[in-house]
Amino acid sequence: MLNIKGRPAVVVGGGKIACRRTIGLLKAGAKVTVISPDIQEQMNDLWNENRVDWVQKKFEADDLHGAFIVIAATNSKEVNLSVAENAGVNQLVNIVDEPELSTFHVPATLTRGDLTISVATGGASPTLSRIIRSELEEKYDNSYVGYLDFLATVRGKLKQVSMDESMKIHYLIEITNESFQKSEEKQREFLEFLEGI
Ligand SMILES: C[C@@]1(CC(=O)O)C2=NC(=C\c3[nH]c(c(CCC(=O)O)c3CC(=O)O)Cc3[nH]c(c(CC(=O)O)c3CCC(=O)O)/C=C3\N/C(=C\2)[C@@H](CCC(=O)O)[C@]3(C)CC(=O)O)/[C@H]1CCC(=O)O
Ligand SMILES: NC(=O)c1ccc[n+]([C@@H]2O[C@H](COP(=O)([O-])OP(=O)(O)OC[C@H]3O[C@@H](n4cnc5c(N)ncnc54)[C@H](O)[C@@H]3O)[C@@H](O)[C@H]2O)c1
Repeated sequence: MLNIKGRPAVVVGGGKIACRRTIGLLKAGAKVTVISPDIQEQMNDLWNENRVDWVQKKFEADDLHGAFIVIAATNSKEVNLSVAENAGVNQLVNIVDEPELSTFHVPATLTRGDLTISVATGGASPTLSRIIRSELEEKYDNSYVGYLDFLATVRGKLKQVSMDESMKIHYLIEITNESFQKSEEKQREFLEFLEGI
């Protein structure tokens, strides 16, 4: 997983797919500039909220200057191809209609706090990726946000206490047991137990 916090990203196109990519980039903390003669409603909201910059124009090669990540998401194959051709060798590029020209791909992703689950099919069926992601959404429900906090807290404390390494591993495995996953009470009891060590 890349850390793109604060990194500049250029999204070419202002339609539905450009907006989906932009939201993903914003969640990851990138600074997004959109290049497009027009933008759809949701993108317009992001622009009004100052969450993205929008340069209202058709794509030109210079627009990619300084970008760490480049997304080509227009409805024109020629324009998307031109974005791919003009990207530098050190820029990460995603061309939404030409996987072969992309240097990275975007999976269907589910996040629950610190938990990230991504599904990809190597381009065979993005629809299957979406369906599997939806199935996982039910199994890994919102209770995992708190559960991940619990796991991180315990791991942080175990790193600090002086205890036999094999015992630490034992506890790290123990807390991933299903009985802990859904029981906040068990999580609390375990934290109390740790405080007493
Ligand atoms: C998972 C997801 C993430 C996201 O995009 O955010 C995603 N596509 C999604 C949906 C989706 N995409 C398409 C349909 C219509 C049905 C169909 O065509 O099958 C649907 C279904 C729908 O919308 O429900 C059309 C489509 N997609 C690609 C092409 C070009 C090609 O295949 O050549 C075309 C034809 C375009 C055209 O006709 O011009 C290519 C890619 N799509 C990828 C990702 C990458 C491979 C991921 C993988 O291997 O699974 C890759 C390679 C792009 C990349 O490089 O990143 C997202 C689900 C999000 C979610 O709900 O979570
Ligand atoms: N990867 C995927 O998951 C996926 C899924 C569906 C579709 N697609 C592909 O994505 C493309 C875009 O889909 P969409 O639904 O977002 O289309 P859309 O029609 O909603 O949006 C296209 C955008 O591109 C902009 N544009 C056109 N010419 C431009 C130029 N010269 N410079 C800058 N911007 C320009 C338009 O102004 C518009 O904002 C589709 O054509 C399709 O090939 C990919």
